[in-house]
Amino acid sequence: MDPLLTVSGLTMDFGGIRALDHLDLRLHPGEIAALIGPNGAGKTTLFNCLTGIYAPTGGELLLTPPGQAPKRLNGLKPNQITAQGVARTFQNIRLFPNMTVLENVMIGRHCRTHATVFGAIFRPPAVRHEEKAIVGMSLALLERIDLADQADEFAKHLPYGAQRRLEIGRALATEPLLLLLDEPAAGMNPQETLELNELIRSIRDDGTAILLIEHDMKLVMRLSDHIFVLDYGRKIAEGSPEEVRHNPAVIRAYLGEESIHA
Ligand SMILES: Nc1ncnc2c1ncn2[C@@H]1O[C@H](COP(=O)(O)OP(=O)(O)OP(=O)(O)O)[C@@H](O)[C@H]1O
Repeated sequence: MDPLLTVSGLTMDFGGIRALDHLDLRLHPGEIAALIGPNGAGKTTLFNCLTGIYAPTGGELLLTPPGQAPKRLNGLKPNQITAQGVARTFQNIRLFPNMTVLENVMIGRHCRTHATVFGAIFRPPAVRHEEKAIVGMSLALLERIDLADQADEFAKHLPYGAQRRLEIGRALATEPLLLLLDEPAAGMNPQETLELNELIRSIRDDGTAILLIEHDMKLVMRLSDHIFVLDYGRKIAEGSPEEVRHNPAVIRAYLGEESIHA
């Protein structure tokens, strides 16, 4: 099967700092992959390049939806990349705090709608029909992330773990082929982390590939099919959790003796 995501020779310079250095990686449909590495290794920079926030200094980013020709993501704006099927969450939660839980998910849906300013003002039947469908679909998503009972709450009133789930819900509303999760378990308690584990698996089972940045090694080892290890913007190792766990370069750069036996 063709890779869904192909990153080739990706390089990102910030002045004199090379945050990504000729990085190559491939992610297949239906895969859960993790990006690990010490602080400053370039993980978030990769997400920012993949989502059009940074224009890479060099290299190529290709998305190949199953059965379709590869599409180049370089040079696309963030909203165009979302429309191609790549969605993300952020290390620091970025919800609309003064909008309801339901509205936050509905906004994610916006990139798949056909609404125009004319439609928003005059609301012809086709627009009303589309709005109804968006509400229905968004409520179904809230069921899935276990937030249906809080649909009318302001996002800012949700507990931290629930806000993280809502961010995932908003990303799912864009119907992504590839979901990028930046430290989804940060700040979660053990029970919330377990539920997150189940949620991520269920998203994958529905056909969305997942690439996550995560420092919780237990979660990474339990969840990932494949792990990429970055250090100083370079990929120093990749493989199954078992392979990575025993890789001497990884242990030296990142994991430390204790984590190997986690
Ligand atoms: N906008 C920017 N301007 C200048 N330097 C940047 C910028 N973004 C990232 N960097 C630098 O690029 C390098 C990689 O940073 P990045 O945030 O991608 O690392 P990371 O692996 O995500 O780290 P962490 O685990 O701490 O989030 C760092 O040296 C960082 O200081």
